[in-house]
Amino acid sequence: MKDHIVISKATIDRLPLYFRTLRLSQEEGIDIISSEELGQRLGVTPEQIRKDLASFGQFGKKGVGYYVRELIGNIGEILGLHYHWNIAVVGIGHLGSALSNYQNFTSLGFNLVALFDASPEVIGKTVNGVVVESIDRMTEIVRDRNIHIGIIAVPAVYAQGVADKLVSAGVAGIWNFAPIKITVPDKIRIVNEDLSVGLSSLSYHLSRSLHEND
Ligand SMILES: NC(=O)c1ccc[n+]([C@@H]2O[C@H](COP(=O)([O-])OP(=O)(O)OC[C@H]3O[C@@H](n4cnc5c(N)ncnc54)[C@H](O)[C@@H]3O)[C@@H](O)[C@H]2O)c1
Repeated sequence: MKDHIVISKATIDRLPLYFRTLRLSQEEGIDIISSEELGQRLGVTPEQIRKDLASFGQFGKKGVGYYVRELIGNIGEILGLHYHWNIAVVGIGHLGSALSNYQNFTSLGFNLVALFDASPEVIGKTVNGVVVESIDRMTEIVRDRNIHIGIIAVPAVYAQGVADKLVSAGVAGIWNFAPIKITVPDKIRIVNEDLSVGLSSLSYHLSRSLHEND
């Protein structure tokens, strides 16, 4: 990778889409794909794809295209998927159960190794082959199972407390689904997911087109 270049967030955000589309193409038996074909499948211009990939190195052959298997490996490596991160979900309610059952995480190379909850009604249940443990056992389990990433799916009022516990237990990254700003030390990577943003954005665009038709 060209490490002297600052890669934009937009480019990094497009890489998983390239990765997913390349994997689908591979499943369809496609060995070589051009940036035009890839762009058509994604709704992204071929120039954008070439520019994004060129930020990380020289991929593909001029006049031939990208070797699908090779590019999947390259993008997977750029995304760090070859590390096979161990993940834990905290809060096994509606969302936590759905996330824990999401097979795509496994196919991307993430290992779901622990589930935590505070409710006696949930502790002891098995979701996707993993037993739900008490949050009180988090410190020892995060250490013993070498957990790198904690996913927070608890009600907002408990989210900061859960984040503090995950950090002191030793995770390196947090994916937060609770609709609240969480504070973590600088060395911890945090990504906040707010599903209401997507829906509100859709509402904004729909209401604008309604006004235009008035
Ligand atoms: N359900 C959704 O579609 C959805 C979508 C986006 C975001 N969210 C957010 O995700 C979070 C969970 O939502 P939900 O609908 O799954 O709620 P839920 O009530 O179904 O589940 C919450 C779970 O967290 C557990 N819990 C509570 N405090 C805890 C603690 N301190 N430690 C460990 N576990 C604890 C509860 O026992 C319960 O099992 C909320 O912050 C919500 O706003 C939910």
